[in-house]
Amino acid sequence: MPNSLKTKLIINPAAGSGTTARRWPHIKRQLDELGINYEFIFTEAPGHAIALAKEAAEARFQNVVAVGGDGTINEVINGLLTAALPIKPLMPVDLGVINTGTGSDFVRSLGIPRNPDRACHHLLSRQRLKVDAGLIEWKENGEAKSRYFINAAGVGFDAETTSAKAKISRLLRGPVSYILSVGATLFGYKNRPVKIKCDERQENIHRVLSIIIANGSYFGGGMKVAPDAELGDQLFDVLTIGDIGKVELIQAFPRVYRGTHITHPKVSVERAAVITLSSTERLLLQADGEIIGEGAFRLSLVPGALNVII
Ligand SMILES: Nc1ncnc2c1ncn2[C@@H]1O[C@H](COP(=O)(O)OP(=O)(O)OP(=O)(O)O)[C@@H](O)[C@H]1O
Repeated sequence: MPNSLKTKLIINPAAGSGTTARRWPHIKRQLDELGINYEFIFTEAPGHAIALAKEAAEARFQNVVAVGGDGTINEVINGLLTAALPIKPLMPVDLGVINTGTGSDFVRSLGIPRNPDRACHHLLSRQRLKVDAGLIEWKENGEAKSRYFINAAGVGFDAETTSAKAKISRLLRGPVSYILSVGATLFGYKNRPVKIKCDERQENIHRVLSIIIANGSYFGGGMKVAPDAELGDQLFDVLTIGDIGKVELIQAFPRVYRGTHITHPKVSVERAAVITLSSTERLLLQADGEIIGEGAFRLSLVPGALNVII
């Protein structure tokens, strides 16, 4: 019998450099004290939250809550948006977040608490925001693939850093792994030509450091990369960071945390709902801090795809 009033929590014990499993008993006590009617389940491996969120939506849980970081949220929204629900495109499920991640860019963009205790109280909020999602489509060995994202996707330096971080994190966790991956990428990375088309505008080739397709404004663990991006405005902010040298990049880097980098002469921002990206060189794409794949990509906006508890 479906229980339309219940909340399902999907917990990634590995999020927050493995600290989420340890923090769970405390979070659980908070939820119990608040009288929240919930069930919970732990993920067992990367990708598992997709299947769990899909099952929860199909079982008619009213709220599905990601307990983890940006990667967990990404998996949960992929489950919700691929669930077989009879009244599509209306999403009858509300997404909640108890952030235990390290980067926390989606919750920063959304403006909901980063602190897990405050996030538990926040689940009682009656306010919802219709948030757009992004759909990424590409081909892998001739096979069509797709994946949703909610906060930001990018090609170039950020994707290469994400890839380096995934490798370094096998040996070392926490902020040190992030600093090392930026350093390693900075050392070996060369700006590359990327062909980009935004909506019906003319296709252009630019030599770039990165192109970031932002739905939310924060990115890379607290950088205000697209200061004017709004999660529900039905457009992406497309940030092109052009052919910038390494010294110039290091000098301009602090500006990204204040959001003042967008006035830099080699940075441009435009708004669009459909973007295609390709390159004659290796083009890796990251979305919500996870590596998606390599190749040519089409990213399209799905307006108001998710109801988020705010
Ligand atoms: N049970 C599990 N064991 C190991 N890894 C898991 C498990 N469940 C999910 N994962 C993976 O853990 C990774 C990290 O999760 P997540 O991004 O939520 O945490 P984080 O990296 O600490 O946070 P943030 O991205 O906000 O910095 C994701 O790639 C996810 O697929």
